[in-house]
Amino acid sequence: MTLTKDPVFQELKAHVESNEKNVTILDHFKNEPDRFQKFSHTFETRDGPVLFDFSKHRVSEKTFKLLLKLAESRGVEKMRSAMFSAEKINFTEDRAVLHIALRNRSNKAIVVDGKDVMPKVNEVLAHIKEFTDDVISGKWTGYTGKKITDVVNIGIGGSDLGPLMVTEALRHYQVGPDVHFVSNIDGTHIAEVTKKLNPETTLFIIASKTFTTQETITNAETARDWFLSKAGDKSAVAKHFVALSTNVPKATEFGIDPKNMFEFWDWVGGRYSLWSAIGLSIAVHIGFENFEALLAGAHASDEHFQSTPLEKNIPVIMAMLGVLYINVYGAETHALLPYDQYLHRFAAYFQQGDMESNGKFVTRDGSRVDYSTGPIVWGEPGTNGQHAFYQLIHQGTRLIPADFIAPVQTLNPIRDGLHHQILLANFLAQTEALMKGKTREEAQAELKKEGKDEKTIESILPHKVFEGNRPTTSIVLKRITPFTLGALVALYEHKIFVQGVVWDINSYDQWGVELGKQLAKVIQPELSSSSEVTSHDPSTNGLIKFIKSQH
Ligand SMILES: O=P(O)(O)OC[C@H]1O[C@](O)(CO)[C@@H](O)[C@@H]1O
Repeated sequence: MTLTKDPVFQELKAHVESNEKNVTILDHFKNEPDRFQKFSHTFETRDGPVLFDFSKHRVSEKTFKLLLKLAESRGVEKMRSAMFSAEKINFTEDRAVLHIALRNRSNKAIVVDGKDVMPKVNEVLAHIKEFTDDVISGKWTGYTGKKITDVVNIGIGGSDLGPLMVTEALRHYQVGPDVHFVSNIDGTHIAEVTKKLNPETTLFIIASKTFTTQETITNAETARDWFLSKAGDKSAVAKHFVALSTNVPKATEFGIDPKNMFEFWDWVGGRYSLWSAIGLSIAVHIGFENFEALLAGAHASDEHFQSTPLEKNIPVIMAMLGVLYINVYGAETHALLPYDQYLHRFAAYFQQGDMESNGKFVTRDGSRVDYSTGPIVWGEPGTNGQHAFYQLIHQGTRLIPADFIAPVQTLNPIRDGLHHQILLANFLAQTEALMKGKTREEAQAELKKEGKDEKTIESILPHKVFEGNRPTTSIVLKRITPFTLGALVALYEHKIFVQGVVWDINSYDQWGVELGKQLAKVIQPELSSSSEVTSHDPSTNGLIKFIKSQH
């Protein structure tokens, strides 16, 4: 049954339309003195609690109950069991969805096609540990016997964004070499990165699930040429190139020594792969112990998601609030706003995580949906965002639900914590301002106090009003650590899963990125041929003609 035909969805919609559209979040607080306690949840971790405050949402107790009822009626629990028991829920690719196995610290068997995957998972983890320890200690050396100082991860999409986001987020915990990332096919990316590097002390990690991705293979070949142009000797390649892939034959063909391959499996989706061998650059940068802590944090979230009743289940609540705004209120985007510079790639990471997962217009049975699915995910770290796009969140015409993420303790308490205090004050002020707004009367009183005359007040007053009632979730961590980051990322992954179930879509394939790739393969030779190209639409033909005329 599609979402819009589900009687529980219809009940929710009717309830919100007749009872809630004129009630503000502030009204809810006035009516419920214990609202904060009721709508906030603490996720306990070994590195301190993480508080999720859901009280600043357009949700009464009744709406909340209906959202949970909807989660039940859409079969969230059944699909959750299907995922955790390794059913092939990614049916368009005939694959299980098992990133949870990669961080399964309980080591309980997870059986795919009659075989427990855990021994292989543990084997690769042991290989990662051995390699990481050797690189960090200096036992692994380059072709001239020097210690590795720089690691370059060459990958794109899920084979880039996860390691990039995590190594940035956990930079404070660095114990190994510096890491760099090359993803874009634009030669500028690899040219600028290699410019500063010494081939004798640089290690390239070629990260590609399929090992066929054009950008990654081209960048890897360019890196090998760059390396050989300095090192000269082909036998030196083995000490400077390793591969992370599900495609061992292709990686071998590229020339990677099988000893230096780190395998993963087709049941690891690209955008869920940072927990797999794809996380090698993370482990090398922050050490294996910290990488394990990241996995352990994610595992804690998996357990929470699997065993917590829906009304206290954090990813379920996050997901259902999103469904409320997207499908009842018509919100089109969701902002991720970390008040932590280390998390500056968090929104970029979940742009792929969320949009490649839930940017789908057909249901699992192939019919076109008549409701919106995945939101546009975006964001920048606070306070930079405040000085860029918050104007629109406060006074624009669109409803933009936003998650604010902030650590209580900074990892850089410079000037006696002054910077962090200002940062936290801004985080708190923004969520308060978005909810409360500023009434006409309040704005008028302020203008009077400033001594403005009546005429001026009249003309500028409408511009000073904030409607408020803008919903936010506040996520407050004690501190950003490998464990708390792992936990946070996994909670978001499960939020995406729940929404996919509610919308009845397959969150784990990505056919939508294929068409452009196919057409690029046709166009590339046309750009170098001398004959005029006429086989496309007039716009594309015209663009090709212009590009060729300017070479
Ligand atoms: O790891 P690979 O196979 O090189 O793929 C990279 C990325 O390309 C995609 O398949 C889509 O472009 C992503 O899902 C994936 O993360």
